[in-house]
Amino acid sequence: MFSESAVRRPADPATVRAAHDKAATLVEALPWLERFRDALVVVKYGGNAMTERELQVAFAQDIAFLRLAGLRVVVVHGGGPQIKAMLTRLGMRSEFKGGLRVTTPEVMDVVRMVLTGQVGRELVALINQHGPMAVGLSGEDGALFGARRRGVVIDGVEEDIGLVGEVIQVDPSAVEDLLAAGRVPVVSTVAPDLDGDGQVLNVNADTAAAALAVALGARKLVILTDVEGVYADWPDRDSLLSQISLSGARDLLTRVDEGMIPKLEACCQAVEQGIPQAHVIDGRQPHSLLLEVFTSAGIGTMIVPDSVASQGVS
Ligand SMILES: Nc1ncnc2c1ncn2[C@@H]1O[C@H](COP(=O)(O)OP(=O)(O)O)[C@@H](O)[C@H]1O
Ligand SMILES: CC(=O)N[C@@H](CCC(=O)OP(=O)(O)O)C(=O)O
Repeated sequence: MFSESAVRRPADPATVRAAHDKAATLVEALPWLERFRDALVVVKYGGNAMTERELQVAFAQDIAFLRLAGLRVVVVHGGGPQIKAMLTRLGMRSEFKGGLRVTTPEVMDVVRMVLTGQVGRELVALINQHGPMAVGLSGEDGALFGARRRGVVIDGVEEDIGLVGEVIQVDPSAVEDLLAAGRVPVVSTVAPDLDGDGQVLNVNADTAAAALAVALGARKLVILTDVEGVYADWPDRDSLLSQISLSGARDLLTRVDEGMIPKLEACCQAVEQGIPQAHVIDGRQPHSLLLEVFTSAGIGTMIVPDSVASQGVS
């Protein structure tokens, strides 16, 4: 005699239909799971797409999913809005020039504290709710990044923007060790100045993610942002590009402004230096990362080498 609780009642038709839909979704992912098993993907997470709790939780789920599906995932995070919030709390101001924060020594202290001590920690904790996979490190750890100070050119004139650097050297061994151990490295983009005496520099997270993707020989670079992708004629909403060649992206770079400059520049650098695909996707959409990797829906903008673009390959 079976107890009442052990008896399985037939599911109602709506439940069965929902289960079939779920199975269909999983099956749709199968070719992508096969294609990307073991693939190394560098994901830049940051900006305004990381300010809402719901989006942060969904992003952490996506990272855990990718890892458990067999991909090797590296997260490089920004935190511009969080830096701004902390500066405001401390009664400090900072301005942007050419998409980069003008960084005084006092601002640099806040940038380092917020990126490595706050944003990175919170992201690691969220991902690790799905298992002990995430390990945080900064560009200072294991000499991951070496940087050099840079300025910006505005109307043809080079301007000093303080303690801002560009990555000129990457030693990816610390990240590779973590990947080999099955971990998800979560990287904050503060980097030692190779010309300075222990000075650290503020490095834009988009371009740092590109440099790391190149050093690791990643299969793709994915940059999450707060728009649907790259627009040919911003802010004309009908001009969203689904795919663009490297030379097309380089040409467009002269016409995009502020926040999109470092993202498009990062994608160009990555593809120029051998990364097969770089993507700019909408981080405001929950699970946009999963959609990008595992569906044929084709979201956001993909930047590919000219040879691939001319074949019309998607
Ligand atoms: N051609 C373009 N396509 C898309 N966005 C553009 C373009 N030109 C400028 N932008 C601006 O760049 C912004 C993305 O940069 P930013 O706000 O700094 O991103 P995030 O907060 O994700 O770091 C968009 O919200 C948009 O205002
Ligand atoms: C030099 C420079 O601008 N550094 C950035 C670093 C953080 C970052 O890149 O954050 P998002 O990706 O969220 O924009 C900054 O200070 O805001």
